[in-house]
Amino acid sequence: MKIAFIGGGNMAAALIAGLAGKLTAGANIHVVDPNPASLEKLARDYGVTVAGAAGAPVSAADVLVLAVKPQIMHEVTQQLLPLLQAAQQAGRTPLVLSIAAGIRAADLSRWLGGYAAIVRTMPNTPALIGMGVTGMVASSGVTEQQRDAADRILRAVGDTVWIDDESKIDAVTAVSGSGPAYVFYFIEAMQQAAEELGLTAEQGKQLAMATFTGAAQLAVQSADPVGVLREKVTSKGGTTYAALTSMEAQGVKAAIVTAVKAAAARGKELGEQLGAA
Ligand SMILES: NC(=O)C1=CN([C@@H]2O[C@H](COP(=O)(O)OP(=O)(O)OC[C@H]3O[C@@H](n4cnc5c(N)ncnc54)[C@H](OP(=O)(O)O)[C@@H]3O)[C@@H](O)[C@H]2O)C=CC1
Ligand SMILES: O=C(O)[C@@H]1CCC=N1
Repeated sequence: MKIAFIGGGNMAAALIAGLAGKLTAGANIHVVDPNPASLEKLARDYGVTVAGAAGAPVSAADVLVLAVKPQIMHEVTQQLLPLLQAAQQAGRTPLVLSIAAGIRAADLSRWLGGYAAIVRTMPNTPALIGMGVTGMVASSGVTEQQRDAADRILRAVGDTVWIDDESKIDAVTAVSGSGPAYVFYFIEAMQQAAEELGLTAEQGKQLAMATFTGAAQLAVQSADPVGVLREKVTSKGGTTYAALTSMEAQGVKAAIVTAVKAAAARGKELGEQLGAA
């Protein structure tokens, strides 16, 4: 399978790390990005081919991954349009995978001259270590074979969750696309607290990291719902109770729910604003 990435930034690099040499040889992956330093690093680390602008290797690809910022997606599709037309004239309809937040498949299709084979996806950066999760939705012109190919690509870097209604991908974006940042934020807060309580930075890091990975794995492996696992840590009148009471009093859970909804609203807003182009 030949895969061309348009955009070789953070999320593309995380996907390439999971794909190159695993799902397909690095030499079958082509990356287009204007930054020579990023391209050099990707070529060195994963053996991918690279270019500063989209050209023949893009029209020869079976799959195009659109991995640029939503704000420049319209402009980038205009650069890709002749290359996709060339592929179609050669009798091929490459699968287009978009990973962009907000951008709706119908707008992408319109920008690409009515192009049909579009799967909209929302991956996340733990793909870098094969532990990503991707929400995906296929538009009606996607063949069963292309849907399988999309699933294989994203499953090479973690789990996939197919959704039937594209409007729900803003919720996926808010929960799991942006989600790693919330977890890192919480870890940062735990590390800060550890230091303020007199532990060294190294000790705080070790304790916070092990707690996160251990608790996450316990939540995955246990038959108990997370609420029950939480209760099992929380002795009445004890230390956890003191912390959770403080969090509830400060509205931490409500603030998190509101924040995640803000991310979903921003995804919707991006789609509406940028889709007007
Ligand atoms: N980061 C994340 O965790 C996630 C990101 N996404 C989505 O992935 C997409 C990329 O995000 P992210 O990787 O974070 O962003 P980055 O800015 O890290 O990567 C985008 C890359 O595209 C490059 N670029 C700009 N113009 C072009 C062009 N015409 N052709 C090819 N490449 C170009 C940029 O170069 P330059 O910097 O010079 O402009 C940059 O290197 C976004 O749409 C985002 O919504 C989805 C899920 C998670
Ligand atoms: O912050 C963003 O807009 C992108 C999409 C999900 C994660 N990063």
